[in-house]
Amino acid sequence: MGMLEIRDLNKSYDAIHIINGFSLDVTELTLCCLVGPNGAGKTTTMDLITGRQKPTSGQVLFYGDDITGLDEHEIARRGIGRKFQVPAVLKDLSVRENFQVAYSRTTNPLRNIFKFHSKGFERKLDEIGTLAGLNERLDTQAGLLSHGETQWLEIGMVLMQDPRLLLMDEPVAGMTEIEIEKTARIFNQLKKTHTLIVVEHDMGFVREIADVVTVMHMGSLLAQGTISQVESNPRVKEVYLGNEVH
Ligand SMILES: Nc1ncnc2c1ncn2[C@@H]1O[C@H](COP(=O)(O)OP(=O)(O)OP(=O)(O)O)[C@@H](O)[C@H]1O
Repeated sequence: MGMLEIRDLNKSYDAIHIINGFSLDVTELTLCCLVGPNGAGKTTTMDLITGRQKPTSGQVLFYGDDITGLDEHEIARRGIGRKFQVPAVLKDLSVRENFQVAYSRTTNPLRNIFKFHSKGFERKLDEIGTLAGLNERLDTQAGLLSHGETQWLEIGMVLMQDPRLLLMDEPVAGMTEIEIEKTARIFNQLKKTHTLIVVEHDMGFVREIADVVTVMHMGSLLAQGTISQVESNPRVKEVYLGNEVH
């Protein structure tokens, strides 16, 4: 059974069909990259999974439960976390304080009782700080971090809430090559314990991290498979300019 099952999803605005009968199964502990040309419907699909937008029809199942059309907060509570492309870190606070804020926003009611004064927080801070490569930067003001570090902080903040499924919107946009390499290492570590859906245009990065690549075009599934299967698919080549996946 897929951890996440998207069945025949549709989203229209008046007569404009943005998502057209899109279906997808995501298996637990895999990393699925969602790619496709601009306007293919990737962000809208993420919005429909997380409850930011409601579908016109179709279903989203999470561990077999129908979560279609639930509130964003309820979907987050069930264990679906999302990192947006635009930074949401609090620039005046330190890295540690940002982690505390994320931890205190947790949807786990038991943890809310103890807040972050618990050993639980320190343990989690150590674990996530190590994963995100920020353990040396905990006392640094978030506004002073590099672009890459800011993105890793954000990923860490989402992880503070213990999601089982993580959705990432273009995580390496604007990063240097070195930062992209480090992000690939973080994701390859992360997928040992989490299931991920990553929307990404950088195919070099996709090649480094993806177990499965799903290609969307005009709101529908165009192709799915390993990176090499997808890249050699003539239909995929056709929708990307220059007959090449960029
Ligand atoms: N609220 C809306 N009303 C009307 N059309 C919309 C709305 N939101 C998105 N669209 C349209 O839906 C289509 C899909 O947009 P979406 O942002 O999901 O694509 P995308 O694959 O994420 O693109 P990109 O790679 O450029 O981010 C686009 O043509 C967009 O203009």
